[in-house]
Amino acid sequence: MQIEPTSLPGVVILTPARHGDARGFFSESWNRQRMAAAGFDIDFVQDNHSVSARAGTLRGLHYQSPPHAQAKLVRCGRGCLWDVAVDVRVGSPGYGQWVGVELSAANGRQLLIPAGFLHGFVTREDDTEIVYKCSDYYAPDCDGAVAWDSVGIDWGLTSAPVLSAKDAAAVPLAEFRSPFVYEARA
Ligand SMILES: Cc1cn([C@H]2C[C@H](O)[C@@H](COP(=O)(O)OP(=O)(O)O[C@H]3O[C@H](C)C(=O)[C@H](O)[C@H]3O)O2)c(=O)[nH]c1=O
Repeated sequence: MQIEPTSLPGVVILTPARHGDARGFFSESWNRQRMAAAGFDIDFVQDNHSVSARAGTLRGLHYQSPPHAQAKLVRCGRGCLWDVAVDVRVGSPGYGQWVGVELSAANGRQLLIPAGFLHGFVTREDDTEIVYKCSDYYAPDCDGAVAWDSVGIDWGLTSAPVLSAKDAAAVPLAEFRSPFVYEARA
């Protein structure tokens, strides 16, 4: 498995090996022991799967607040998407900073996003599927959103995105009262 850092400490790109043969390929998309050996011992407890019918569908920027904050391991099962994480840990040197990565069924890349970061993506092809592991269960009372267009993210959009009503009404980052606190690593 290839591990690449990003400009946001803690947010890394994982690319599992693909074992190709005449039929196609096989890949271990997640292996807890291997992840722990690489320093990422995360107890994922829920898998999510969503399909977006149209390119230009934008979901985000979402989070779950403590005590149900979620780390996520995100990949694209079909199509292509631009996946974004935003550091919103109060006191972090990177507060408000973002990183974006193209995830696709073809490139097999995954984005590991710790708790304390907003997550969002925009699809770049019709019928794009995203699948991701979460380190805590869905907790609607802890679910929140920050406006996708309030962070300065380059989404690569050429027209208005397809949004849910929730995302269209999300609070701007400047008004967001983050529940996350930065803890400098020893
Ligand atoms: C997140 C979630 C949602 N739901 C139900 C609630 C709604 O009836 C329906 C759609 O939920 P929502 O509109 O919040 O789905 P997305 O807009 O794709 O939100 C997700 O997209 C961003 C990018 C994320 O990282 C989060 O996992 C999540 O916020 O699924 C569940 O039953 N379980 C869940 O874990």
